[in-house]
Amino acid sequence: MLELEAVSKRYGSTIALHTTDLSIVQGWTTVLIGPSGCGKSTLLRLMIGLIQPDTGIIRFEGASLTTTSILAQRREMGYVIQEGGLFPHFTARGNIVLMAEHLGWDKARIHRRLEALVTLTRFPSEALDRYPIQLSGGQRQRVALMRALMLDPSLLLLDEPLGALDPLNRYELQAELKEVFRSLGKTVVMVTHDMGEAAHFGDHIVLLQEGRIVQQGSIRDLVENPGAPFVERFIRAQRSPLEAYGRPHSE
Ligand SMILES: Nc1ncnc2c1ncn2[C@@H]1O[C@H](COP(=O)(O)OP(=O)(O)OP(=O)(O)O)[C@@H](O)[C@H]1O
Repeated sequence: MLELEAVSKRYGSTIALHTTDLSIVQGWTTVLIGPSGCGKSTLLRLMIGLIQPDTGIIRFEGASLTTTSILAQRREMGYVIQEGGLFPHFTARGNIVLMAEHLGWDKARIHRRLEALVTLTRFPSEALDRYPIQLSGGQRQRVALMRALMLDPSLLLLDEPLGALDPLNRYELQAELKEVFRSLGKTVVMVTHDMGEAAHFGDHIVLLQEGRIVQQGSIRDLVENPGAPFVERFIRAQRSPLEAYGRPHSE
């Protein structure tokens, strides 16, 4: 569905992404994970054409992303940026329907789509006329997701979509979102720095370090056959509250 071939990106003297090949498989959720600054967001921004690679080629459904084709191709991609990125001066409804209105959808079609999304994401419809600041963090994330899904894109790109949530809300939304992806059969690329979240969502996990892919595969591959000491260290660097209680994780 999405192919990166020998793609690299630098900002001045900083190499954000070394020469990288990556395939995003249709219908799978691929998780990009790694420490802060390892190039996850850069990779996602390259995929949606917000930034251009210095070298290499990116193909979406067989056609390369170019500055002339990107606007049409982007309509097939839904994007949620870190912290949701909602427009503060538009209501929840205004944020969600913006692109559909811009493309000239008629009112009935917009209404039908909005109803379907509200049901899908379990968003309280009475909150649609509130501004982002009047919504909880979890509701804002649902609005950002509805906006990304509005045009029914074939690919969803999510940059830490649950990063700003408290643990309980995050836990609940993780379960709901996974069900949404499963029921829609979407191809998803998600950035996180949380290994538990990566394991929850990822059919395929891509672990990055300093602008390079260190290892990719299922969570089982990464746990059972770590390809480098960093992989093992990264997987183990998750603290369970039970640890301080003197119990092993598995109890
Ligand atoms: N617009 C920019 N100008 C200069 N340097 C940048 C820019 N965007 C990213 N970088 C640098 O490129 C590297 C990769 O950044 P990127 O945002 O892709 O990392 P990340 O893995 O998404 O980090 P985080 O988890 O903290 O969001 C970092 O060293 C960052 O400082």
